[in-house]
Amino acid sequence: MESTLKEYFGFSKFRPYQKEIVEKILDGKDSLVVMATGSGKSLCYQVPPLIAKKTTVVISPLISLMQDQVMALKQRGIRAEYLSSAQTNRSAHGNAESGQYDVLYMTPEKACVLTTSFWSRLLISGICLLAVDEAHCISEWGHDFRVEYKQLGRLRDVLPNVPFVGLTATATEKVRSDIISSLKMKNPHVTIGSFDRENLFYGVKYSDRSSAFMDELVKEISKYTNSRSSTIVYCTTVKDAEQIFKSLNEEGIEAGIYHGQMSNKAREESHRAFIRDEFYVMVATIAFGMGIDKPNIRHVIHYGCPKSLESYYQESGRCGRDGIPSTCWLYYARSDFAKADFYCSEARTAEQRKAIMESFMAAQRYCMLTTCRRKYLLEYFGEKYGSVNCGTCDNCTNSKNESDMSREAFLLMACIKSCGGHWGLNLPVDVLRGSRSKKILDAQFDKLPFHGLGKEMPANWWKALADQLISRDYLVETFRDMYKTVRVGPKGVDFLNSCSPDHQPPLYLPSTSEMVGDKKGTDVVGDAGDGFAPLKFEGLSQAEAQFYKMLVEERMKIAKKTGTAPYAVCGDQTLRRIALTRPSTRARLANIDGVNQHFLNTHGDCLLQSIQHLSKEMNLALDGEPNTETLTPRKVITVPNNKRLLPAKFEAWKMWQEDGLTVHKIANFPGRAAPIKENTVIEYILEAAREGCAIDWTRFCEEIGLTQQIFTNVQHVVLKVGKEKLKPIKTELPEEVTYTQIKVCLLMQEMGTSAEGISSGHHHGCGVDRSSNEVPKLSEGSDLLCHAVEGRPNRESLVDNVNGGSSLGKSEDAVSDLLFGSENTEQLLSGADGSPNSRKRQKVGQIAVVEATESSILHWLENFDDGVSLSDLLEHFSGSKEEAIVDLLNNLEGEFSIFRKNDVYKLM
Ligand SMILES: Nc1ncnc2c1ncn2[C@@H]1O[C@H](COP(=O)(O)OP(=O)(O)OP(=O)(O)O)[C@@H](O)[C@H]1O
Repeated sequence: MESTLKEYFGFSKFRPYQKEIVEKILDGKDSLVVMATGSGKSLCYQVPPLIAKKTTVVISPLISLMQDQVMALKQRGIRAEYLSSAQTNRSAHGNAESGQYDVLYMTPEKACVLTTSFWSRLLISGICLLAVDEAHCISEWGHDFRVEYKQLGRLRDVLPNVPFVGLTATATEKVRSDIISSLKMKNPHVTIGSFDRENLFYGVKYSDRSSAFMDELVKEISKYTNSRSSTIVYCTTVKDAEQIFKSLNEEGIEAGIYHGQMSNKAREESHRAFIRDEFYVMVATIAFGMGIDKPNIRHVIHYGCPKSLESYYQESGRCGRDGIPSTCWLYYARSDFAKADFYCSEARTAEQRKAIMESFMAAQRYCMLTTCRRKYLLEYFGEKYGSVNCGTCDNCTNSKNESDMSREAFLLMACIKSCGGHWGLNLPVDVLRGSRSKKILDAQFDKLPFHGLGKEMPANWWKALADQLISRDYLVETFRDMYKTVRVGPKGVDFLNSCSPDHQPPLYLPSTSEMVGDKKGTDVVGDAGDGFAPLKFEGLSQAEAQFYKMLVEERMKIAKKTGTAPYAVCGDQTLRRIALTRPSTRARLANIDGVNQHFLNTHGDCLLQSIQHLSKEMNLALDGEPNTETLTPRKVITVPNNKRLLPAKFEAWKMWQEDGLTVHKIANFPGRAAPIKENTVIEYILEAAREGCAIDWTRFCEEIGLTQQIFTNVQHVVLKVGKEKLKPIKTELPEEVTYTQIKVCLLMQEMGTSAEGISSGHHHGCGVDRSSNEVPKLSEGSDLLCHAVEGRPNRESLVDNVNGGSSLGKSEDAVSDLLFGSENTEQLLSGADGSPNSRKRQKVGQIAVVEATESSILHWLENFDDGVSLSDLLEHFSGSKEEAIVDLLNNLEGEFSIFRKNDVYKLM
């Protein structure tokens, strides 16, 4: 089995459950396979025919999907074909019944109309399996019910003794038993894998659907397309799809569009071009749902709340099927929630309507969630998720911004209670906002003491608060037919009982993006996983990343020549392995996971030549030995129970601490749109340390040239001049001691980190030339210390390479001044972002000269709703050079803190 796997698929190991399922099939047992998207279900029915030397018939719902799978299998040397009205190969039917295909695809419609004689002949030629892919379509309880799937049970009678396997990525218990009974399975072997897609990052943002939002969305997508990351934007309506498509086109971004109102031909062409990387973004309605088999989709964006959590899981599951970290963002508007009627119109019975409504509500709750999204998704599908923090969704990685909302919660709940608790949310919110509508006047709700008390907040703000209270069981939502009513639940009653009009016990709740956006009156547009883009190149040096890009080009050439999709030639993960190892011989190439026999025979020599040529050109050695760690796809990120770090900061920390990259490498990482300053990277890492992320201090100190000697010296100086300001400390120390080193010392001291593991200073640092590891005791001092304390550094006594191998020292002072100035160190240590005091002013004559820092710029921009031009910025921050300001602006833009439109900078 393993050699078949390697020969045809190039993989050296089966993934969990695969081997066992294949064995059961070969034993002739019926099977039900419920495993996550991208977990490798297809392989379970593709391997048996290669071993049994008989045909597997695969029932698949869409022609496009079958065509793609056949294309990919052919690239692996597997004899595959499909039967459908779209088949142009006239001999396909005859070849199929005479058993000339290993894998034969067909739609359920086709399977039901094929004659008994076709099946009888195939039985004689040899059929080892009938596989029903996307088997949830069999069940009326499934979210994609297809009547034709229901007929498949009839094939049992014509194919006695042939094992059946049903495969799906989503199936509740009810759907599972429906599949088993509809396919008349006998005592099937059932496999239920985890639904967790570890390599996917989940995030949600509120969208106000404004043109500014659209601009930002387009900008975000253009970043993805620039890095050639395939992206799908799912829209809930054709109109939205067309609008986004138009906006992308206006910005010169080549995109495809796919929806039900297009002709079949136009859809096929769009699909074909997307999977062939002729463009990198596809704007689609859910008509593009199951029919896409491209494994290297890096981003799935949902523009609008999906109709069910099941379909969200399916559609977002198209992302990162090759195991490489990828992102799934959902942008919802409150108006999306009003589509219940529309979705329910598909229902034929009251029960179906209830089921549709429930799964739509689950999707809505997903949008409003302030806790771990992965946990919610998994538990919805009945899987227990042990942790409360996955570290790979926006709620687990972003700062929560919790605040005491006891007064607002009191007003809302008391108002709902006073209105009788049998209305939806609109009415009590209107009462709070002081509406004098007929309904309110008729019911005399304008006489309630709460009438008008909440008018300073927009209606959506109150609704978002209500959602929070519902998710925490203070309020209870009930359905009657299609109408939702909201009442105060027992927990809410307890809360109200503990309140008086003047006093409410604290109730801390996080502000959702919708609440923040409404409060500020600004658009809140998603920081769409910016920090994750570089992960594609994780573990690759700059040169290797470049090499990888060149291999992508080579693959494209091969794909074009062969008339196939690049991913079918070979996967991104395999290319990455080739970029890391640069094999020089066929044997070495064959050893790489993902390289199969057919690929080796057809493209091996040509690729080896390219590898040799490119390696020479880039001065990279052939036959490298990567460590296994860099070859294994990983989770998106792992977060130490941390909720407050911004993604960019967390990412910097992760690259340094977990991936072992140097500050210099992180600052100049090839996946980044533009390099960032090394000092910014250091700042990020230190902030992560403050937030509780582990830091290898020994390595960190080594990198910034901080020796035990300097550490001790700083301690001494702090005793003398205090630690309130950095400048006096710096003045007391030799010139070569940098602000960064001082800052790190202070932070380590503050955190109670010992200096024991730090280098004693033979190679780095500015201590006297101590040859032992001895750490000077406080009372002992040193030459340097004496000079330092007296403010007379003896520069001759310093070792030459003060900054060691680090390039940090080069423009340290200029940058340090910018970063630290004469700020109060307490502020620095507590991360002074955004605080008004972090703006530095120097008095020059009578004029206050303001220097630019990231926080001072952000703070200043807060005053201008309409934004500020670059010349205004230059004038205001006259204490800084133009390049420095532009640099800071670029950084802030890169972090999505600000954005620029028509040369005006605005706060995000
Ligand atoms: N044993 C394996 N080793 C390495 N990669 C594998 C293995 N099995 C499958 N894969 C790869 O995993 C990716 C997803 O596999 P596959 O298409 O079979 O998933 P799936 O479970 O059928 O997903 P979906 O529900 O989306 O159809 C493919 O790129 C495939 O080549």
